[in-house]
Amino acid sequence: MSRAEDVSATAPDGPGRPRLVVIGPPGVGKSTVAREVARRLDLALHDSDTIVEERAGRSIGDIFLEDGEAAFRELEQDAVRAALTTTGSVVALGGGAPMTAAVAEALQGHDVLFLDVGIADAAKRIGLNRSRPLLAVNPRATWVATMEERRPTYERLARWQVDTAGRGVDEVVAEVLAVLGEDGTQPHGEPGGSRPDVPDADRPDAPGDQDGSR
Ligand SMILES: Nc1ncnc2c1ncn2[C@@H]1O[C@H](COP(=O)(O)OP(=O)(O)OP(=O)(O)O)[C@@H](O)[C@H]1O
Ligand SMILES: O=C(O)C1=C[C@@H](O)[C@@H](O)[C@H](O)C1
Ligand SMILES: [Mg+2]
Repeated sequence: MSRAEDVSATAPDGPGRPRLVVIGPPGVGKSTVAREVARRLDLALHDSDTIVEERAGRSIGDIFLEDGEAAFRELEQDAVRAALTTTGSVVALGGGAPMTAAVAEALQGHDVLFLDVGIADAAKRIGLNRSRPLLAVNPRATWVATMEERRPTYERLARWQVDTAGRGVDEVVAEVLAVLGEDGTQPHGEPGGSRPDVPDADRPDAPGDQDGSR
């Protein structure tokens, strides 16, 4: 099993710093892109949805159905915290994870990348008919409304933003490797880097943004 496939249900405790944390809406490709970036860089992969399912021994759909969303968000928060204690890994978060205030707070100072997409591409990718509990009713309108509500949070937490609309996985992965400086160039947004993707003042760890009011 390659390291990228080694999704741990029990991430080690202790302070850590993942190499990259990927956030974004359902179907944008967080899990797919994170897995491929981890494979290409030979890094461990942690996906909060997978951690929740492995720890609970149930699918996310079943957890929503049997225990409700609030219970899922508690499990998700624990899973994200565990994943964020790992060092040098690639972490993919569930689409709604950053909307939990404690998760947003925990993401402060981490290297967070927002994968962006519109409804047209998202619908094609996920079909909007798979078992996603939050998209069970009126999936297209729900996806659009949810994205509208979440976008400001995704943007505020992200150091980098990569638009995936009209682009295949390979192209998206290439841009992600570029922002990390893994294509032989400077990492984007680093001191001395050439292309800051998010202005310093908007960075989640920027001075004056320490009150956690998200
Ligand atoms: N850039 C892309 N172009 C086309 N298809 C893609 C792209 N990225 C991912 N996909 C496909 O879209 C589907 C959804 O991807 P994935 O499960 O990685 O999304 P996700 O953001 O992790 O979703 P969720 O929030 O439900 O976990 C998969 O079938 C994947 O192969
Ligand atoms: O957007 C969301 O709120 C969710 C996205 C998925 O990744 C899962 O975490 C779950 O289905 C909830
Ligand atoms: Mg996923």
